[in-house]
Amino acid sequence: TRTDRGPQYVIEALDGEMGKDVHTVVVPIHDYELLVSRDPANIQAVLSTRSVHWDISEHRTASWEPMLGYGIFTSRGEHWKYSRGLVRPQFAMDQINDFDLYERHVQQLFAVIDSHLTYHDAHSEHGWTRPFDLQPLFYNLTLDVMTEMLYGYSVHSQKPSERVELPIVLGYESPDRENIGKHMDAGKAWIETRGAFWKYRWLLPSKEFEQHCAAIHKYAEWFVQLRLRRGDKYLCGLQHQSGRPNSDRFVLLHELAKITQDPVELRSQTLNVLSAGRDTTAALLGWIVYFLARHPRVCRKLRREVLHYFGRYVPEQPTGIQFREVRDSLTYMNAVINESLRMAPVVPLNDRVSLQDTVLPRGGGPNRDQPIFVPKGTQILIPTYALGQRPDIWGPDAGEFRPERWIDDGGHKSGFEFVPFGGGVRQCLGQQLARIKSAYVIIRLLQRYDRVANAEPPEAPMRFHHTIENRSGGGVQTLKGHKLLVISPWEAPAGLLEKLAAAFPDLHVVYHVQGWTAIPPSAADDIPDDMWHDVTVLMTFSTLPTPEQAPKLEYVQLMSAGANNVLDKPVFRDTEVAFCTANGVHGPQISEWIMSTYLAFEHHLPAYLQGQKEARWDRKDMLSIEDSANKTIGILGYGSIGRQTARLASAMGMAVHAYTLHPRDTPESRRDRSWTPAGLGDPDGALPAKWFSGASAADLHAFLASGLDLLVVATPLTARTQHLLGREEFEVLYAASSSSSSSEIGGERKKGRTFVSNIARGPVLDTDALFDGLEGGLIRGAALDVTDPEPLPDGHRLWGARNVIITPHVSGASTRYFERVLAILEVNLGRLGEGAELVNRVDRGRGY
Ligand code: HEM
Repeated sequence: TRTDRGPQYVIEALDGEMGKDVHTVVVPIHDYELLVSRDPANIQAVLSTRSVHWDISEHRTASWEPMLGYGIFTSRGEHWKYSRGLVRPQFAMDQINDFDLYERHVQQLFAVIDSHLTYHDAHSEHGWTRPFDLQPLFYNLTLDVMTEMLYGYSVHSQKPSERVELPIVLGYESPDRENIGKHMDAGKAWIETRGAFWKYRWLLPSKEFEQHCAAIHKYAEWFVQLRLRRGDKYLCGLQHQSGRPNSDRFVLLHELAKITQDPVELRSQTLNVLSAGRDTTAALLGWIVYFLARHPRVCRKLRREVLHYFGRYVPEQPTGIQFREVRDSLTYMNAVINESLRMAPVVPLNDRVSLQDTVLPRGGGPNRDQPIFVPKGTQILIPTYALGQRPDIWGPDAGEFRPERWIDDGGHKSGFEFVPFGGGVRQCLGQQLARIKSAYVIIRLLQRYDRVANAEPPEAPMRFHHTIENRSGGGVQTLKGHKLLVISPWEAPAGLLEKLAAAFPDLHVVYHVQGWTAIPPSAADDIPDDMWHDVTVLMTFSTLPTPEQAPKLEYVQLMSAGANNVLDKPVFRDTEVAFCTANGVHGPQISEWIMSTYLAFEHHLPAYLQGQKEARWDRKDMLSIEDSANKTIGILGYGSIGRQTARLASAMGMAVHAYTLHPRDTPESRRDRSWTPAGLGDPDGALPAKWFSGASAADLHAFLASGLDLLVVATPLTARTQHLLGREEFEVLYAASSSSSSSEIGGERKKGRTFVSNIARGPVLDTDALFDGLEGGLIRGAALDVTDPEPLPDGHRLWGARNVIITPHVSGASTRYFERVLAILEVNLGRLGEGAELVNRVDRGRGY
């Protein structure tokens, strides 16, 4: 089609005109009929069980033969059998295992990528490249590798200065190594145009096509002649010996010439393999990067696997990459390759023609499950791409790129549902080579570059081409280091930048002091655009860029424990940027605030302080002092603050009741997944004597009715927790109090038992209900570090409420605050580099 979406068009036509559950159809085209089948049973019959009834079409032969000659890929019948017998033994495992060869060419790829780096200053090792297209670079890479494997002499399209001088072969001009790639690309474009004209291709002018074909033939012929003249000594003259004798090296031409001396045969077979192997692998690499750039999660996970086995890139060191590990251990890499081939099979359409009357097992009868008769001479189109998109085979998310389906879903499809390399008698000979080579290149890229980004508009459609090309890759970028911007109300603590630089040599840190007054509202405006534009990591309280200002942003480390300030910001709402809270930095100081206000209240400290001010020796009712032993603390929201509070309360002899929204029935689910300072908190969730959970009012009331002496409100503020505690809840607390022993300080009021401590956010409590609860004695007292409204205005009646301690949102303050946020940042920078999950990551669904 005009939009390069031919393979997609086949699906759209099948689904649209015939229905999603019709998999085999006959399509009239010009003066013949084309059978199209995306049914694995039929594909198996054609490629494998009844393959003797089928062969590749003359159309394929006629299209490709002028360029490649008759070889394994273009020939039919007996000649194909002969070709396969000739070429097949050359693909034994140990011949595709030449990592030294791959490495030399990958180094040249790196040099080209690095030439796109733009970030030049003292940290010139870091920074984004300009947007550029990796796809053509992969075509050069595979051309260089394949020409070296096939002929022994790489064309070095990536680094022409590496080309060695060739000897003279009398009667033959030196091959045009510089332009061979261009001739192949142009020749292929002609094949495509001629293919569209089908049997009327003779109508097209063909001179230009012939010139490209002649240049390609001349190129291969030269090596054939050199091999025929040099005989067994051919290998001696090869370039680049990689620590082993040239006589051990595998060169296809050399091996084939031991079997046949026919120059045309040698030229054709090597060109057939060159064409089959170069473009396919380059396109696969292009598609893998295409998906990684659009799926940062997958990219991070894959990088984690790569770094786990092979570590980061170390220049000029042996790679230590073992063939067996690449083949057998990289589970996720294999899943990514399979998933890329499923979503974008680089040979998206295959075909055959029937050599005799035959049958296919499925597609006939009213239910389309009966065999169908196929007359001799019928062409069948096998739309590999459409096969990979069938929801009944791959699940309802067949349209999504999800490598996990190859691991989690028991998903390995070994049958004819997944045939990117064909199947049966003509199955691809280069499958292992392609997989290993692609994995190797991706491993090296991920070791060296931290990430890859999409530089195309996100809505750009996938574009395919049936002559093995990824037409979609309009631009990707790679990045070597991270740029961290810290926006802080404090000057950088002494030694901070040095410490970060020592821990992360690739990190470029920019420190920007922004006064408290700017927070909130978040004033991003006083940060210049050129400071934003290449930031990948941001540490901030609430100053945030727009997605356009910081297009490379990947991770935001908030300096607050709550994320409620960012939930409505486009950079949070509309992007995949990871936001992490400072959850965990508050545990020590806030739990101390909770216990100190509670104890102050129980021990009448406010009254005694007042007495001290007035120089009064005035004892309160000594019998009303309650200590904490055997009391019960209820912690609403058992996060890092709650857990550290539980630790203190346990030490004082209190029983802990925890409440969480989601049930924590297993030891695993009780663990604390957020960052916790060493030795503090309750990492295993082992302290609570009772654990309550649930989203309903009844669930919450069961917790409140469990006999709480101290209720700590430590839940994040979300739509769900707004006014979570209102009149009804105070009544429930009171009802539970009256059924057990309680004491109170006030006069004739009700005798509520529970002291409420709010360190979360003001609106979690209904202020009016709280006031009435205090005044009416439903609760024993309250300590409030947060209020609603906040700041609490002059004259607000809560100031004067009975038994209340109010502080102006200070419980989180500590001299150790910044140090702890930095500890989280350090953990996460390490994880980011390894592609691991970040700690304290805000869940976009839950909002905390
Ligand atoms: C991602 C990479 C590759 C893919 C997706 C791929 C796909 C295919 C497919 C679908 C066929 C079967 C065509 C048919 O049924 O008529 C095929 C055949 C073939 N492939 Fe590959 N291929 C890849 C890489 C390679 C490489 C690297 C080589 C060699 C260096 C290679 C060599 C061949 C050969 C020689 C055939 C012809 C087999 C025959 O007709 O008997 N392929 N390939």
